[in-house]
Amino acid sequence: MQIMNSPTRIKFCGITRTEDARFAAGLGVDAIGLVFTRRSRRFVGITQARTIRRALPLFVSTVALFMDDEPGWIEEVIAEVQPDLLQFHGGEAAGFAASFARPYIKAVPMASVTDVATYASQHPNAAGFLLDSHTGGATGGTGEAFDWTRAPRQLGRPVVLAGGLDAQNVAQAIALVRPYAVDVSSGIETAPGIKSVAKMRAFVDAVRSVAPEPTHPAAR
Ligand SMILES: O=C(O)c1ccccc1N[C@@H]1O[C@H](COP(=O)(O)O)[C@@H](O)[C@H]1O
Repeated sequence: MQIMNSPTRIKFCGITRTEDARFAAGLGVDAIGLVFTRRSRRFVGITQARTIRRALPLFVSTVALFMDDEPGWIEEVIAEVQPDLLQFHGGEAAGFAASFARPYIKAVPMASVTDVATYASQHPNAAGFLLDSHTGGATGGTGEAFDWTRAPRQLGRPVVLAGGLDAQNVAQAIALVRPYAVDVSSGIETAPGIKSVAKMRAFVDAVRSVAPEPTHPAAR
């Protein structure tokens, strides 16, 4: 008997509109990301973030994204928005990231990190690692992909694949990397922070077109 792994989870990042959050939830997306770093073109303030969060049904997670932000701001967002998970996208040290007593995922800048396992060992409390391109000093959410052959297949903790994914390339990326989840922002947009219904649907369809990898019971 073949045991199948779970299907690839999906996170839509950079949600700024309630209608996009609702549509994503209706597609069965597992998590949405709200960007709280003010340098981003997808920044959402607390009031809008709370409205979006309240519009989500049970079991759809909210991820709060920060990039080298002040601890006071992070604490305010946690208190006011109550995100399920934090995402640290900058050079945050392990002690800093863990100090907020919330599970967090750490972005790995694949443009500069050559050894993902060593990078991961420096964040022993991270719940998972999000591999992103981080090219040319840009803030993230740039729509640029990195060389997926550099992604580890086994890290001991969940790998979230990000960076330049869209409906056209995500199936190939999943087949190669077999990540726990995929994360997309630009690839489902018509403009920064404005998601497209057609692109969101096409992305989810493309992810679901990839059959989960069969696993031998002894390998579980
Ligand atoms: O989305 C942003 O504006 C953003 C700002 C600062 C740091 C990270 C950001 N987004 C993250 O970048 C990845 C890749 O985005 P894309 O699909 O290539 O546009 C995305 O998963 C977000 O988590």
